[in-house]
Amino acid sequence: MRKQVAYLGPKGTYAEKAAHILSKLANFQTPIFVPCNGLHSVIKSLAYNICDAAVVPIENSVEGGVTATLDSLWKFPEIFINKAIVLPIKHALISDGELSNISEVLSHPQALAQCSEWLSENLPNAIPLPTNSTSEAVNMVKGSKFRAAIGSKSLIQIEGLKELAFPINDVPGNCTRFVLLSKESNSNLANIASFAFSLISNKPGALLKAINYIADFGFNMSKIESRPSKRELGEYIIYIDLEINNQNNIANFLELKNKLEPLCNNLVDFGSYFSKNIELN
Ligand SMILES: O=C(O)C(=O)Cc1ccccc1
Repeated sequence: MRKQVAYLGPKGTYAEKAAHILSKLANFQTPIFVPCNGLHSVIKSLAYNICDAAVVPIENSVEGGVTATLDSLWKFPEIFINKAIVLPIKHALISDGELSNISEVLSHPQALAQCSEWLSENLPNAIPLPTNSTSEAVNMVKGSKFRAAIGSKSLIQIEGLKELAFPINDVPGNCTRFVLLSKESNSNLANIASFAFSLISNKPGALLKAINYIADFGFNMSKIESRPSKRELGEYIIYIDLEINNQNNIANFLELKNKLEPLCNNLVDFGSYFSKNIELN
């Protein structure tokens, strides 16, 4: 059966590019790509079985964790990460007008943040306006001489607009990890295991005890970050990525999880999966 893959649309987003690459890596045969108009609706379309899979950004090299994705993985424990890619992100400034006339810059909040230094140096008086996605921003600047959008160069051809500047991201190595989510967990080939937990006790050394177990098993931790539990001020969920390799394999990870579980109110395993770095030309 053809898989329905939800992604942040409309067409032309970085997420769409990621959805195509990830569906190919997952061997989906002629998938149906379903554009959604916000990260929450992408995840809901999988959670409520409207789609079979969803592609979302989870982490950016400059801006850090994508909170809507992290919160959703905790909220919907039946959703698993199946695959990941790290996509280079190079932004262009796109418009119908001239640089000197631009007074408003539209884009996805991540893109605005990733270009904030460039904007303050080159368009110090322009007002940043957040949109649901980069391609939505490009659609909204069509026909305007004073609005510009930040998005991928490929949007220029689609929309017939002009490139005013490229690249405009503040950090040359700017990249985002996108994940393919579904309701099935796969653990065949993996180089990352991702999970999150909330601790039972809020006392000195509680987190250290959990981290010590990870160290005792010899796992290399490639990410640790916390998000508010949203139940009580000062109560946190800890998100962790571990490197999976020959020495520290999935069987070891399952053992580690058994050790950690008694320390936790809740522990959600997001899955073990392979993450691949993609080079674009
Ligand atoms: O709006 C898009 O094109 C997205 O895919 C979200 C996004 C925006 C900026 C960097 C990475 C992902």
